[in-house]
Amino acid sequence: MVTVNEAKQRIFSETFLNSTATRPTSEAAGFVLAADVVAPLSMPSFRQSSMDGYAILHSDIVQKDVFLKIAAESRAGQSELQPLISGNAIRIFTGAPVPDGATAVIMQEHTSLLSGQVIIHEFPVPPGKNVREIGKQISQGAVALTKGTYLTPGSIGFLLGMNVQVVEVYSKPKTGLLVTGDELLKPGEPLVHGKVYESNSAMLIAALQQEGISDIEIKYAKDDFQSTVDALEALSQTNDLVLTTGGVSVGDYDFVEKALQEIGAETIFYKVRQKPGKPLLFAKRQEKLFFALPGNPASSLVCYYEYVLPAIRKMTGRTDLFLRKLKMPVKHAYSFDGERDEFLKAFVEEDHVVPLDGQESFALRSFAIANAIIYLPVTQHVVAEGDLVEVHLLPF
Ligand SMILES: Nc1nc2c(c(=O)[nH]1)N[C@H]1C(S)=C(S)[C@@H](COP(=O)(O)OP(=O)(O)OC[C@H]3O[C@@H](n4cnc5c(N)ncnc54)[C@H](O)[C@@H]3O)O[C@H]1N2
Ligand code: MOO
Repeated sequence: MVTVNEAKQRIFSETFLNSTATRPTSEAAGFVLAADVVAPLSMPSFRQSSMDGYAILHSDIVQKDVFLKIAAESRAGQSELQPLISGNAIRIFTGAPVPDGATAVIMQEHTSLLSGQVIIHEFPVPPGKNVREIGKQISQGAVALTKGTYLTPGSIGFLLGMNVQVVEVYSKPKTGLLVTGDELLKPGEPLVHGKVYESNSAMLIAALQQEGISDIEIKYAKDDFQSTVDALEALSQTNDLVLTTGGVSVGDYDFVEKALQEIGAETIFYKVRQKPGKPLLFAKRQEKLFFALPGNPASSLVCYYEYVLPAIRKMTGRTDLFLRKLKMPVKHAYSFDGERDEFLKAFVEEDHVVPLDGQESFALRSFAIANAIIYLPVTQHVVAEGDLVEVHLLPF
């Protein structure tokens, strides 16, 4: 049995970056850049008006209410433009190219019109006013985003604004999921005494999808050694990461540990001093990682968030590996016996955290409404109202 911290350290020292792949930028949100992106063009690539109004020469505006002749128009998207000469103004719109010779744009609200002329009510006008200069945002050849950047919707918009159509990113692990248990019913099957509906696979898939993993291969094994071995071997052939649920405890029909040994996976640790999730097993065969999650649904999900998710994040190039950590006062007293650290399903309110009712490892009712996990090390087994506790925010 290892401690929570030892388990995390062992996982990280055995987990490496995944391979990289080229991806269309439009489908790269949630991935991490595996190489710098250099700006192929300047942004903006031409002098651009930031207002609807009049392009002028700022030095023409020597006092309030100067009259200028409206010589032409510049609309967004216009590529042919005559230059501006002193004494003239060019009607211009937001995003349109500023003509050569113009040094400022006056908002139309600060002007009025009289017999084909525009009167500029603003004075003085600094050069560059309402003009976005070439490269103001980024210059051609500069590093636009560095390797290691987590791509957000904002990043996608920024990159496609420079016509960067593909990016090099760390691939998400191909993930296999083995569901074990003779007692499991498929959704929709009639309820039979002694059986339970299989829900861990959909729960884990939903959690994996939040990390952008959609390439998931599922297999089901009966509680027998050979079918567990065969399913594990098959999944490990085609996947980088294999998760199993159930069958990892010490009962006569728990075969996952032995089956992992049989296929030649090396156990890195088995059993963690924690509640729930004690029987968690982590194993490795070459670069492939195996997490055997306990069958109890709440144990399975806690182990996913605390161990599997950080490993996935490390494989995919992220640097923020763990659930976001906070220290918060607890709303009411809580205590526990025993010698295991505890992870409690919890709900973060504005300025405190509430441990929810129903902390047993079979019970998901609390998890169903939780937005956080409280981590209580065994040294903190009595918590009074208002004491600070470590909170791990669930990803939403
Ligand atoms: N003698 C001991 N017994 C147990 C120990 C121990 O140390 N000594 N540890 C307990 C702990 S802690 C846990 S956690 C469980 C883990 O057991 P398994 O991983 O072998 O899980 P199963 O026995 O297969 O299932 C447990 C429970 O969860 C239900 N289950 C399983 N799979 C699913 C699924 N896909 N969807 C929904 N529910 C599922 C299953 O029906 C059981 O009720 O072991 C304790 N025992
Ligand atoms: O550790 Mo188990 O997950 O308590 O029920």
